[in-house]
Amino acid sequence: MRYETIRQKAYAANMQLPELGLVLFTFGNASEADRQEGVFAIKPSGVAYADLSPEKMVIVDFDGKTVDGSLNPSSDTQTHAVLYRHWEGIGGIVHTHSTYATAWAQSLRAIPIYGTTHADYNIVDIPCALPMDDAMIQGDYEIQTGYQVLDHFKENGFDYREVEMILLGNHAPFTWGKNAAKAVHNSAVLEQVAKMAYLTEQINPQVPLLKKALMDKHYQRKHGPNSYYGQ
Ligand SMILES: O=C(CO)[C@@H](O)[C@@H](O)COP(=O)(O)O
Repeated sequence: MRYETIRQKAYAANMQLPELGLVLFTFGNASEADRQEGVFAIKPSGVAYADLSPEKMVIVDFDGKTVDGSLNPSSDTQTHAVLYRHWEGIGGIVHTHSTYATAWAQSLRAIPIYGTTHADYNIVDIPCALPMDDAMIQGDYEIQTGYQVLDHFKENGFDYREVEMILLGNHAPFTWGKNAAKAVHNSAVLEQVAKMAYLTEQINPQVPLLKKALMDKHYQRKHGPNSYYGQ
């Protein structure tokens, strides 16, 4: 079948979300893109994970229009479409409401770097975009959410190929990567780093940040000297 491969990959990624404890009930969603076809496969809206199958994944084009599938696509589909349209290097996106990452998003705080676990993935505080202003809220919420992500990265000079995650203030996290499996991995790492940072601040509210030299060493060891932030 024409879209079988991305349906299989999107299904596998969605099923990992409850397995990793990143979602409850129908929260969250994952998608896998096929850039040759200009489409992505995404979880159907409101369907319990236990009832999902590859065939139920909905095929949507990068303008957010359903091109194949009988079910309604996820309520966050337009956010996925905005990111696929503007960031040609991504092939998978995940949105969760995982507990600790969402708590940081609701607190409107970026996650500081307190340790090497965080530094292995990002040598920046994990970004948190401020809540939407009233004008954005009046618009199409999911489309505006996509532009909230793009605007935050542009304003802060982040490269989406290096920082593959964001917290949306008052909302929850989005992650991405070269495919949905990588985006799921990033969501699991984000939740673990968010939990560690919260507990670290509980144990020692005055704890200092990880030294920059150690951040760079860990990041370059994992990503190589030619990484975007390693230059
Ligand atoms: O919680 C939210 C709203 O952001 C969604 O992630 C969650 O309800 C999942 O909705 P869908 O079932 O994907 O339509």
